[in-house]
Amino acid sequence: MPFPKDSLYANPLGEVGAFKFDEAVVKVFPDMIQRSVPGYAAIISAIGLLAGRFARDDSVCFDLGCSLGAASLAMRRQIVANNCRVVAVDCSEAMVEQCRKNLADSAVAGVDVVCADIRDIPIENASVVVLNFTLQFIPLADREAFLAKLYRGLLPGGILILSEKLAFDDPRQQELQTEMHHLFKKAQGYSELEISQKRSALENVLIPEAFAVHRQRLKSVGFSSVEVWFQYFNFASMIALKC
Ligand SMILES: Nc1ncnc2c1ncn2[C@@H]1O[C@H](C[S@+](CC[C@H]([NH3+])C(=O)[O-])CC(=O)[O-])[C@@H](O)[C@H]1O
Ligand SMILES: O=C(O)C(=O)Cc1ccccc1
Repeated sequence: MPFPKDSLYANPLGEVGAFKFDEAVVKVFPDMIQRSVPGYAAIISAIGLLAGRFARDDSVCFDLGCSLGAASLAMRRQIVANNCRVVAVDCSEAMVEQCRKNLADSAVAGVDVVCADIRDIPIENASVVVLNFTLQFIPLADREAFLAKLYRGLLPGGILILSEKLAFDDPRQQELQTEMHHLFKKAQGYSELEISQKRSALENVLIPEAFAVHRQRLKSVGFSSVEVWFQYFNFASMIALKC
């Protein structure tokens, strides 16, 4: 059965409320993320391949802000290490409930789904940590302390895969990349009204930063190497390595 189509912003809303990961979003989320994030499917596949390469015996792979568990499933399918758990965490009860159902339906074993704020959970004994479009929803003031905790929880030789919507310092680049993202959404079937109402809903909720800011902060919490491995307009995925 195809996924239900996202039409949450198709009709004029008197007032556009702040974006929330509630039941209504959960129902259409696979369609919404696929048609809104350029390169999403390619990133999910690559997360699986990277987990296959980096997951270690007797360690944990974390999928933080897991939504419906797409990255956890991709990892689980590629991990060959022994006694390696995947722990998927999200603070939206609606997401977690549907994520558990999806995993049960997929008959993939070995993923623990936890409903919690990723700022509050212990991160320990990790060989792989995935933040696939999640850090952008964490308040700016909390990002450094959270990443420092994440770094401490990674084993030597561990990897962080960080995917984010990016901002650009150069206003011309910012304008162009935003316009290209909107053209991408139009080509995916979203109307101007849908695009503009969703943009309002995401204001002050999804806060993008420039790659230079991400790199600097990742280095300052301890990562020895930070690179972009994928970018499609203003959406990028980075690899940060711990020595
Ligand atoms: N503090 C928090 N603690 C836990 N979860 C959080 C927090 N803040 C936001 N979330 C959760 O982070 C997820 C972000 S979506 C991730 C896609 C997924 N990674 C995917 O690969 O499909 C990205 C997007 O929709 O743009 C939502 O499920 C939030 O509930
Ligand atoms: O839709 C957008 O404009 C985005 O920036 C991506 C997105 C995708 C799914 C939920 C929230 C944001």
